[in-house]
Amino acid sequence: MSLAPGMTEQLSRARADLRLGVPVVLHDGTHAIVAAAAETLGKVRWRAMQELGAPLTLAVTARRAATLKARAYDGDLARIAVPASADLRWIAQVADPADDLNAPMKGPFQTLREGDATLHRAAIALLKGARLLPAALTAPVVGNAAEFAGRHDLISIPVDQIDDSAALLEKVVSARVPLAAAAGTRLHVFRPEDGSEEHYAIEIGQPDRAAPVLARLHSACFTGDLLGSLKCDCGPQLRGALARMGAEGAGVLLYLNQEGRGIGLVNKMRAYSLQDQGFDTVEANHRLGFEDDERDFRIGTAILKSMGFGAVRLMTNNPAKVAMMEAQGITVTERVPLKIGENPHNADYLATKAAKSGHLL
Ligand SMILES: Nc1nc2c(ncn2[C@@H]2O[C@H](COP(=O)(O)OP(=O)(O)OP(=O)(O)O)[C@@H](O)[C@H]2O)c(=O)[nH]1
Ligand SMILES: [Zn+2]
Repeated sequence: MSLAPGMTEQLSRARADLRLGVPVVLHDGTHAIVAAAAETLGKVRWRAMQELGAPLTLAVTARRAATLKARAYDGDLARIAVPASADLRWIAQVADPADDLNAPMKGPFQTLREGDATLHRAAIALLKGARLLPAALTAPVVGNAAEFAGRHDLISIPVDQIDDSAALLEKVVSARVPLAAAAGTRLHVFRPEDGSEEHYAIEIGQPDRAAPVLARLHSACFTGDLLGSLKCDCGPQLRGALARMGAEGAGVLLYLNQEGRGIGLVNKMRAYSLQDQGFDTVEANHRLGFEDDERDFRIGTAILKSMGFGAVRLMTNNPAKVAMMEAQGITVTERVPLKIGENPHNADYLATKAAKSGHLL
């Protein structure tokens, strides 16, 4: 028995530290790096990183590297050597595409070829999990990593012990919430053990667990769901799905807090700002350093299974969602199209989703 945090808890702490602007140490038994989020890096930590006297690198994803015309020798990421002349503004401009069009002449960049990028890859994964821009300022730790982390009071993560299994979810509470769409509705709240955001299951009527349930995996969209934004179709899809379940008398809608296809609201707004500059929804994600879809669909299937559902009639226009559900062991007996909410403001968005992300029109 131990009161000490386990690996999942340590990772959650590391994400919180990165959001605060505090660096973390990542090690694999042989090598170690200290990594800070480019986005939250302040003057004091920037100086302290420089004073380590080790060569600094800015690790970015291959997506961001492509925009920067930097060679990604590590496949999915690039380790950009930070030049001696770099300042905090340089770091911000490489990490954040906000100014790409105003200041197109960045670089040329020297990226590292030698050595292993496993620790940098772990840093990028932590940043994505923290919903920060995926760009990490790193320095190698010379000497004993545990001693270094202890001296600076930093969280130290053994990356070879990170496993990629989905976070376990615990049902915290259920209660009756009569909806306009269906009076007989219960809301269940699920809490991931990794300290990330809670997710909700909205159970309409009393669906038969032995038959395929009418289901929707809805990804949070603050702008569409709450504000009635016309830039997407999320609000009408949410209300349309609940209305259909209400009309059929049974269904389950999972409201998954994976805002902005898993990049978080701040990054989604960065993507919107790039869309204001003329980039489409997919290009905007890539310029920021993200894939077009960063959601983890294992969350949705885990919740369905824990509620006793094994088969669904899935309301979606996205065939990739169907494939992912099947891959996670939920049978999709039918894809129920959810074509609702098209307007002049989102026509291009929906066309891009059809052309680039395989959505069915
Ligand atoms: N990153 C990013 N996310 C967006 C954008 N517009 C909407 N979203 C998010 O996209 C998610 C909805 O995903 P969609 O791609 O519209 O649809 P889907 O869930 O893949 O497919 P359907 O089941 O057919 O709705 C929500 O989390 C929204 O917040 C955008 O321009 N950029
Ligand atoms: Zn939306």
